[in-house]
Amino acid sequence: MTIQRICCIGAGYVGGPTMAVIADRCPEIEVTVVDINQARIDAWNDADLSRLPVYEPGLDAVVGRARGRNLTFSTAVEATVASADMVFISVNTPTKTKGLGAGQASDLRWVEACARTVAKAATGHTIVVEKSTLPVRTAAAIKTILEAAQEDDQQRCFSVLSNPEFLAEGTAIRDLEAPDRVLIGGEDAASIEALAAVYSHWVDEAKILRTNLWSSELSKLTANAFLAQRISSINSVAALCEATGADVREVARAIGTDSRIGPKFLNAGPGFGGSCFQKDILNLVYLCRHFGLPEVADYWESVVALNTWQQHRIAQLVVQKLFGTVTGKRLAIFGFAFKADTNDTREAPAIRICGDLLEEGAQLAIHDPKVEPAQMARDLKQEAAAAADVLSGTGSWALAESVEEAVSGADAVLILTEWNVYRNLNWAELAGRMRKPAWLFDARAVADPAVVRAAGLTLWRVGDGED
Ligand SMILES: NC(=O)C1=CN([C@@H]2O[C@H](COP(=O)(O)OP(=O)(O)OC[C@H]3O[C@@H](n4cnc5c(N)ncnc54)[C@H](O)[C@@H]3O)[C@@H](O)[C@H]2O)C=CC1
Ligand SMILES: O=C(O)[C@H]1O[C@H](OP(=O)(O)OP(=O)(O)OC[C@H]2O[C@@H](n3ccc(=O)[nH]c3=O)[C@H](O)[C@@H]2O)[C@H](O)[C@@H](O)[C@@H]1O
Repeated sequence: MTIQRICCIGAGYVGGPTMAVIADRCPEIEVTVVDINQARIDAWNDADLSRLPVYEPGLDAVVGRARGRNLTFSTAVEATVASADMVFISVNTPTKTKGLGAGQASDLRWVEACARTVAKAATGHTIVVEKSTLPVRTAAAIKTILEAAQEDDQQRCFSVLSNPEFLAEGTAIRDLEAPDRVLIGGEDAASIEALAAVYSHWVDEAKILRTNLWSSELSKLTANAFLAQRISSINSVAALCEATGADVREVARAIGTDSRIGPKFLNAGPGFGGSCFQKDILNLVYLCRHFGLPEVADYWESVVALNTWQQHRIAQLVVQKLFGTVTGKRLAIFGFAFKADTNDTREAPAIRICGDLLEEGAQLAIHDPKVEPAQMARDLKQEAAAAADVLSGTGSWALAESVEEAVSGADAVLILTEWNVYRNLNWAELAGRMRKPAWLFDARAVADPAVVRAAGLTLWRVGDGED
């Protein structure tokens, strides 16, 4: 079975880059990415490649090569499904906000809508691939919907595969072009091999893992849970370092050189953000409770609890160090995205930390190289202030176009995202614009402590007991 036409439902952070790389590497396969969001599709079709809806280093070049050749972005969902022999489902699966499982379970309404669209529109044999991150056993629900359609029309048949995505934002293209592994779960060997043949255009055979459906679905949740758990673990140690005089970077190096532990993902910081870690762990927690494993659920839930605590802890220590009040004080926030090299702010630590500081009455001047102010307003649930009303005691925020503008008159700077531009700032010059005594709270430990101190700033660095 050779795949000739791929349809991907969902032109988001995963669907767009993933399909762009498949199209780039497999010029003989027609790849069409469809979405119900017209504005998003228009942005993917923008002649100006700097205006694609997702910012990822290298994405513009990949899209530039494939678009108009064998890569298409469209809102014609049903027509594209009808002509495809493989349909990826890459739609959003956020945490449910109400009803059964609210706050933990995944909201599967968009995935189910896709299954029903495929059931209605597909022709011939169609391989349906779960690309979204899903609770284990979702494939059973998708199969049930598709089988009902098959009974109505015997000309059609379906196979369901699980092919979770492991890319990280900011390095999506690198991760897609040279993945650690590609995971394919399924029951039908021919369909598994058809998808494996797509990836084998550029991925070594040894890196293409085949499992059963449920192992594949569960591996994705488990991978994210393990990664997030490492961050909560190192952040818990960071707090202990601050209390004892140890330095978390030294501890991370010391433990990371043990080959069983490994050096990656041991950076202490303001806690993990991003659209998936929290959502996927809460989903795992929900599943554990559902399957009667409350102790396992509690274990994983503590990873999220530690993360939330770390964010509140940082906001609180800023208040404490600034003489117990930040009301009316100007604070410069460097970085709003959940990590560097992305414009994504979903679950960004900055949201909770800025929220706490606004609650305390601070006047925030927020700088970020990529995040739009309209996004900040949505995240902070508050419009930017035209002019700071210092005496009202109510917190407000404003966008700063430059780091210089952000620090002018500020009592403190908080570095919340590890953007490269914050690594080698002229702290002597910046300190000169601040009100004294002035502080730097470096939650990402990117600034050079010696330079910061020489500039006359008092420094707090995450996990640094010496400061
Ligand atoms: N963002 C990331 O870095 C990663 C995300 N994932 C998973 O991939 C999935 C997708 O995530 P993102 O791409 O970030 O989401 P996203 O929210 O950026 O994109 C999803 C897209 O699906 C579209 N959509 C929803 N229902 C539709 C329907 N019925 N028909 C057509 N289009 C529809 C939406 O309009 C939206 O554009 C999620 O399950 C997520 O957990 C997995 C790995 C990495
Ligand atoms: O399922 C997903 O959505 C993806 O989630 C993460 O990718 P992503 O959230 O894009 O970014 P990460 O690099 O994992 O960073 C997540 C958060 O952890 C933080 N982090 C990461 C590493 C570290 O050592 N310390 C740390 O605080 C980052 O700053 C960021 O806020 C995983 O790394 C991907 O494998 C997975 O596919």
